[in-house]
Amino acid sequence: MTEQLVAETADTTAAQPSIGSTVNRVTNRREKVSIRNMRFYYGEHEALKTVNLPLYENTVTAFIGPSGCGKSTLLRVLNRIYELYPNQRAEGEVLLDGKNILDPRQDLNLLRAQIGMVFQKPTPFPMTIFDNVAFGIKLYEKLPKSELEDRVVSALKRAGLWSEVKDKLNASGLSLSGGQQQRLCIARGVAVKPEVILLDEPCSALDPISTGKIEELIGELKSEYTIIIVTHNMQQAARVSEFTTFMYLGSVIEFDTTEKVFTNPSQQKTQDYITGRFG
Ligand SMILES: Nc1ncnc2c1ncn2[C@@H]1O[C@H](COP(=O)(O)OP(=O)(O)OP(=O)(O)O)[C@@H](O)[C@H]1O
Repeated sequence: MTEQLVAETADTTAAQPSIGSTVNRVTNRREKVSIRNMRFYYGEHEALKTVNLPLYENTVTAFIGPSGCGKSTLLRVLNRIYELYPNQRAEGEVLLDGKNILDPRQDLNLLRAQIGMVFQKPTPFPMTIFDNVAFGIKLYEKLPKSELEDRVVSALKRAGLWSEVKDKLNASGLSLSGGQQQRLCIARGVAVKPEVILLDEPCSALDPISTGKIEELIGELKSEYTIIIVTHNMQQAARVSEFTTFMYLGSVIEFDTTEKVFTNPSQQKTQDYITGRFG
């Protein structure tokens, strides 16, 4: 995530996506998350400018755009992780199943169990593989040992890691390769049974084989979760997502099916970006 401030102002004449219009007909999916007139500030700096966006259930939505356009910021609003820092605030609404998660009365622990996040750099805890996955579950639930074990095994299977770690569950999570560590983080996220999974450039530190495994995993996970992925890699966005959001200078310029955005975008800026004219 860059700390560089955007000096220019956004093109506010760009089309805002219409919530749940054409895309609903294409996918027949319901809106899991609805972002409504949401603005985000780092101190005085308005980093997101009136964002309106639908995120559909059991689909993958990619956030793309040049560095500093606000992709990570938008992702960080969705589980209010920004609240860990002073002087960062969001206005407007983010509805999860119709309930505004920006409401100050929202229970943040519950929210972060419902909306899990996987970061760019794999972040296993310095503990065993088993405990890495059990850790999250224990935060939210008191389970008998055998149920806890079942949940850990099931999460490792879901994250496509079980066959590689089943004989060394007591080894340190840090002893795994980068790609395995990232799948361990996904297992840790999945173990608490979230509804939405946020992936912030999950493959940027990984080699092509590990990247392929994570992409395959994303394809499998979407049958159970709503997935949002920030990526700089447009081929990756095209491979894994059904919907794409193109952002520029803190605004959503275009939101549509990935096929439409990559083959026939409605905005010139999107066209320029995907054809490599800037960014
Ligand atoms: N902690 C912060 N304090 C102040 N400004 C910030 C902070 N984090 C990000 N910004 C600013 O907010 C804007 C959006 O940044 P963000 O990191 O969301 O962009 P991004 O599209 O994810 O970029 P990248 O692709 O480089 O990760 C930028 O102008 C950035 O400089």
